[in-house]
Amino acid sequence: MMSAVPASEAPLGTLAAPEPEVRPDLWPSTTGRGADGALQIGGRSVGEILADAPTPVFVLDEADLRGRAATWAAAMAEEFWPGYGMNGGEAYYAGKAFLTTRVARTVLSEGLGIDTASAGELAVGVAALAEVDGEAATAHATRLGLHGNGKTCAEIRTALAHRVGHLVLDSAEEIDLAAAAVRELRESGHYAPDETGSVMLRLTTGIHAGGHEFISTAHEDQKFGISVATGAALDAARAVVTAPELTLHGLHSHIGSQIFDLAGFREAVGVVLRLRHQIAEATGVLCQEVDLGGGYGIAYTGADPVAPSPAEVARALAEAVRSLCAELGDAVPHVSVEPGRSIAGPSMVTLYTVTGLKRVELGEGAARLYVSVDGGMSDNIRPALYDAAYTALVANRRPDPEAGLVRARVVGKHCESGDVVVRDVDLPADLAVGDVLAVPATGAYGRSMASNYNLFTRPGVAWVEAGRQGWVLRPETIADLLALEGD
Ligand SMILES: Cc1ncc(COP(=O)(O)O)c(C=O)c1O
Ligand SMILES: N[C@@H](CCCC[NH3+])C(=O)O
Repeated sequence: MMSAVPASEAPLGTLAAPEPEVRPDLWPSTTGRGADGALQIGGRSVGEILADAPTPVFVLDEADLRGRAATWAAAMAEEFWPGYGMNGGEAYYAGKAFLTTRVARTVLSEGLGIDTASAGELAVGVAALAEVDGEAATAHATRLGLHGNGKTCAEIRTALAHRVGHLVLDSAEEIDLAAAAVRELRESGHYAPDETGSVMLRLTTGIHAGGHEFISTAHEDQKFGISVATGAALDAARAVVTAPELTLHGLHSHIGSQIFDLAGFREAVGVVLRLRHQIAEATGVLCQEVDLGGGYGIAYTGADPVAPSPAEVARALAEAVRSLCAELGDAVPHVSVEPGRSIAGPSMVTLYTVTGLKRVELGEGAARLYVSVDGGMSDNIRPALYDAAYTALVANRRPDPEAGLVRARVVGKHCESGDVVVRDVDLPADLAVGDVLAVPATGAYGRSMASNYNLFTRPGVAWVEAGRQGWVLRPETIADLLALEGD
């Protein structure tokens, strides 16, 4: 084994203060260390988890996920309660963060809707809705939404056939596609002759927010939404209102992702509600609903701030909506949000096995310990894609305080030098091949963005709760990959 590098000898950039063991907002709520010193989640020690689910593996703390879903549902219901002069509020879980039928059932059962972004996510949402609310609910799937730029005719027709609550159109072309789909549904008898398709419009509000340029979504020069500033959004609203096949149900804004400061959301409320007012003046239709999107940040490392709670978010949005509606003299709309990361993110950790240790001299006495693990960018693309920071702990044993710390970089085993799992972390200096590392906050955009690069099989997702364990998603096998091959 390579010799370890004392942290004091590795003056590389700035590293956050040492990670407090298991900072509560970084880790699933049931995480702790057992008597044997190993990390435990959901009442199972890492050893027990790995006996049934070898690394690399995502571990989902189901009680934590359920708790986060319930907290969002309660926050929106409470702050937008009609008794407060509001018109009701709800949260739709953004399934792009991580979606399986089991996860969908869990969040629906806790009172959330589900926002989907593809035919696949919509199919999972519909299947789970049938299980939770009964098959009949899928014909009036008000608890589901469909998003996305460049939706296909088939996706729009499927969403309209299920009468999803939020069909969020992203362009003038999609308005035409939706009108055509309604005509087809009327002709086939699926819709009554005078039934209309209920749609929302995604607005480009011009607000620049988000943890990285690739996850900012409301500035003008990008692919999402219909511009408010250019007048295109008002034109689109006119087109929907005058189309005999469509009803303008609401307006939608999503300003970006991994946002901690609520100012951008307040600003978005202003742009959306002013446009709503303008549309009412121009067409006589005051939309019933305003969807303010997702994007609420979470902590990934000890250097991140503690994120605003769902109650704080909901209160800020409710105050902004109430005061601007009063100023404009408009009735308060129904308000929804679409949190993804803040529900799924902290509920999962990834467990990796250390497969190699390499000390690299950097000159002037500095060195870095490269820690190879048995996964990498195929199970977490976020460091490579967004330069996202993560942290890690030794999970299979209690680190020996006498061993000291070493400045380390945890890397994957793909053929890319950008294949980094954790860019900078202090790990115990006695770290050894075979140790298990746990990386927290990998529940959102981890497994959902996983790939088969280098023909890696995508890891499984194990659920744990109260000492029990099973698969949310079983690990892929090489046979699964070969089964896709043609002649
Ligand atoms: C339209 C829409 N809604 C909701 C979300 C969920 O975002 P987050 O996971 O950051 O809450 C996204 C992703 O950024 C999105 O594009
Ligand atoms: N996938 C991104 C967020 C984009 C969400 C969709 N608009 C992430 O990992 O942070």
